[in-house]
Amino acid sequence: MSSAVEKSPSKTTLVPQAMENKEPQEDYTSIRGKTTLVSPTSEQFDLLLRQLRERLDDGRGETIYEIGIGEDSTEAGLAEDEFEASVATLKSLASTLDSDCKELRQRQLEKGLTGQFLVRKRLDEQDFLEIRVAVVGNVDAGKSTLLGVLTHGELDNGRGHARQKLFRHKHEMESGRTSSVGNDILGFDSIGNVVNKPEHGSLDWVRICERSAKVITFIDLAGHERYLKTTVFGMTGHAPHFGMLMVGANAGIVGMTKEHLGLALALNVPVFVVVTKIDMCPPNVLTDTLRLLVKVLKSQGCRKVPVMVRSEDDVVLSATNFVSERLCPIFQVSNVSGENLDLLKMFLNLLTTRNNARDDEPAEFQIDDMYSVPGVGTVVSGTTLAGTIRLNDTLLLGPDLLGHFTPIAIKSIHRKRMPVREVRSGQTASFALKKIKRSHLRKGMVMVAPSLNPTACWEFEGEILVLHHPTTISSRYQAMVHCGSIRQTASILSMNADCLRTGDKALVHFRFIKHPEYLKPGQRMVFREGRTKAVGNVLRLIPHASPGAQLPRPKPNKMQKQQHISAASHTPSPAPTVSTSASLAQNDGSTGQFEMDRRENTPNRTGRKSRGRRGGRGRSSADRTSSPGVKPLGEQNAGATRPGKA
Ligand SMILES: Nc1nc2c(ncn2[C@@H]2O[C@H](COP(=O)(O)OP(=O)(O)OP(=O)(O)O)[C@@H](O)[C@H]2O)c(=O)[nH]1
Repeated sequence: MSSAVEKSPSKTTLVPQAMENKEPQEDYTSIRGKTTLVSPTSEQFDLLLRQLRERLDDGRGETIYEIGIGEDSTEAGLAEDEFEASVATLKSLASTLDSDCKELRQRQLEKGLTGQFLVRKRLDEQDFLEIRVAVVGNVDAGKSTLLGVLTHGELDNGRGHARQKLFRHKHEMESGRTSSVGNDILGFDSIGNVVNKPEHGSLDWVRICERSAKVITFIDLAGHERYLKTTVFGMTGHAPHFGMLMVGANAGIVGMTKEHLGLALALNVPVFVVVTKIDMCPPNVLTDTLRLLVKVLKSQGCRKVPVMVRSEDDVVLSATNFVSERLCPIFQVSNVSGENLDLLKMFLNLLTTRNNARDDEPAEFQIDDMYSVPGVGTVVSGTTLAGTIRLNDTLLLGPDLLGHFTPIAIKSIHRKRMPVREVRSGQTASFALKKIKRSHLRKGMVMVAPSLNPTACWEFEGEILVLHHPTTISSRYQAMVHCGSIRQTASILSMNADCLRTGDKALVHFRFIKHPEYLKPGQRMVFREGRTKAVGNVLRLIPHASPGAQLPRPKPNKMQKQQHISAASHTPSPAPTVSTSASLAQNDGSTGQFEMDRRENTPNRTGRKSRGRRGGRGRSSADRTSSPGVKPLGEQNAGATRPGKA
């Protein structure tokens, strides 16, 4: 009579997606009764064990298990002693699989007790489940404050105390506004306790990761319209699993709130809403804000099912059903009084990734930032989209400005500043790269397995829907294409309509204006200029379109000029090429320097750039770690990368 969650009344929604797509490998009919866990035979115990192992694998190390629900939900419920015996069996199953078991909720039904339990693997020190949450919302909604409160465990004073811990730039400290993409982490152990313990006001990421079975990475995005480009990049380039939309209770749905919500919807990122400042908001204003919020969420454009989360029961229900994407849990919190923050933490602890593991596929890593770290060299950070990348693997890095890919050996890997030996699909990481200058890298480049034979493309066809444009879009219109971590202006060469207005859909032939990019059909894209926005998918890559074939080319910069000169002597054709064969020959740790050697005389702008944006949070965190007394900021600056560490 115990039953897996998939046998519960809300069966379909509680099953991890990965499971839905799989053929059942075992016949579990003999363990479907609601009392199976009370006193299972040894065969039943083995089957239960196998079933639990499968579910843990599907959930990447965790699952929610329901006790006391049989095949017939009207019969659900166990007597108290049966329930206790079932819990004991579940605990023994879990510990056999090196997992912990934590009760989430118990319900008294007509026929007795039922319960839901979180079973989570005790991962080793080097491993943890990773969930990325993009934090969006209008300026002053309390985004940085909430993250400060959650990650540092100290309440705010209502005057910006908590957010001070997170700001990365002097101007952010002064203005109180976030301008860059920031990362903050919140670790949970195998029974769901928060492990973040600030020491002298700052967090030691390595210790958090070592003690965590699950780490939530918050991608803190700017709320001000001026930084919309950075916010869009955060949503596309940092591959968030979920979006946390913040709304100030007193201000309501203002400014960029709808813009950010629309962006998350367009990118198919499931959203939950956190309404802050309930401590200082008059009840009638709060009611109005919530009413409008629910209206917006239910509207034609969103089609969400809003759920007010007021109790632990609501948390479990909404977290387990959140995979459905349509559900939109709403939390009402105060960063000053701490009200309902426990519910939000519990919810975050239960979030599970929706993506199937792609660990066995050829490796693909998208670069979203790069740093120059004294004593280490160039460090790139980003997300592993597929495959498993191990120390000393050789990958192809590119495309460069000419569309070439260069072999590069992985000399060290960091996850959240922690040295590790490998990184798997879905995980973010930083790699130290040898003999390559930061100025030769850019966001949007990838590192992929040589077996993928990567090619770069200048032109592609996309299917887009115009979400907003004040007038009309026609051929030769130029705007920024965001696709993964690619961020480059593209021009419309042609389309299957004369012009496009808000709400129109079209097949569009795009061309990048500066250099070719690594794209894949099916990728989600945003085409944007200011608030003008279209979203869609990359449908088809148009191969062999050569640089400058059809449009006036912008004046090349110094580096491009140099590449063209060297390309003339090295490359027979102007079409994008892949230097795969050459690259593989370089599997000797020389990290593919030949491409870079051509540009050896390129002035090194590294120092200047690394003091720019986030990278530009002054120095990268590794720089900081190397200066005593200055603490590292921002995730990937994992810069933490130090020689000899990994
Ligand atoms: N009373 C009260 N004040 C809050 C609460 N949350 C945030 N604040 C205050 O609201 C102000 C703005 O908060 P921020 O965290 O900077 O807002 P933000 O959304 O990160 O703003 P940007 O970074 O510019 O996008 C600060 O002064 C906070 O102290 C809350 O729950 N209650």
